[in-house]
Amino acid sequence: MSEQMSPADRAKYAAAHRAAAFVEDGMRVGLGTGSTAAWLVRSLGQRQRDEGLRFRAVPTSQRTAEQAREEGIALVTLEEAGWLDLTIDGADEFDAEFNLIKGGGGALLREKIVAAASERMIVIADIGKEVGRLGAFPLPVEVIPFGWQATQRLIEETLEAADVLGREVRPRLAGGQPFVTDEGNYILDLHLGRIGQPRRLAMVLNQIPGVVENGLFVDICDMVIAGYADGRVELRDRDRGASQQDNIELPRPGNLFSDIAE
Ligand SMILES: O=C[C@H](O)[C@H](O)[C@H](O)COP(=O)(O)O
Repeated sequence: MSEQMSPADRAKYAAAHRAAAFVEDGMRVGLGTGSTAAWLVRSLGQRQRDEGLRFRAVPTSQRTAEQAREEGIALVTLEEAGWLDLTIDGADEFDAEFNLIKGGGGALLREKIVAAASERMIVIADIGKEVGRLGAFPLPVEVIPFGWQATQRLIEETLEAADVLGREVRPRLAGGQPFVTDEGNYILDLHLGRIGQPRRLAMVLNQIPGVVENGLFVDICDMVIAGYADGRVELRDRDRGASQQDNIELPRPGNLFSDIAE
């Protein structure tokens, strides 16, 4: 691997490179968003060039679509694909139950739709994203711009009624303005500290008028591939309840785009 890579980047690249091996000829694949997913797109581009791998992909963001095009990956819409064989994506946090927080990059809505429309979802992450309980990472909630302050207040009241600790709700900003998602919505970040019941919270949040989707992924992830800075990866399979360690020789990534390693 490149000498310039940070330990976190080496871990992300290790996980992404291992996950790329799960893509087979002819598959319809969901491509996630974020710095770890960017390593995946890079690895898949490399497999196309080296092995002639051919697959069609549905990107979960404009950012991923642009990078995939640069890699020569054939893109289709989810409508065209119909259903996907596999989605591979990053996460902001994951726990032992395969629950996730996603949306740190604001792509949670498309990511959840794409992952839910897939036979299988593999999460790739630096081992540092593993938590005992979700919630240290602020939970992103995508809301409709119309009346978003009212939606924020409803979320705060709902959290208060549910006696959720912390419960600070902050609109996400970009350059002093509301951050706008690929679907034209806003994001409210819920600073909760600790989420006791992710399934229940996910359902309650989605009942609030104005909420489009939340970043809790429950019963969606089938496998976690966790990467370590020394290039080791650990594969955890939800169905098999087993964990497997791989010590693979990682090729140098080569021709890296500077924006891959954010
Ligand atoms: O909206 C962004 C996505 O959910 C990302 O997959 C998540 O934020 C993890 O990103 P990264 O791989 O950059 O840590």
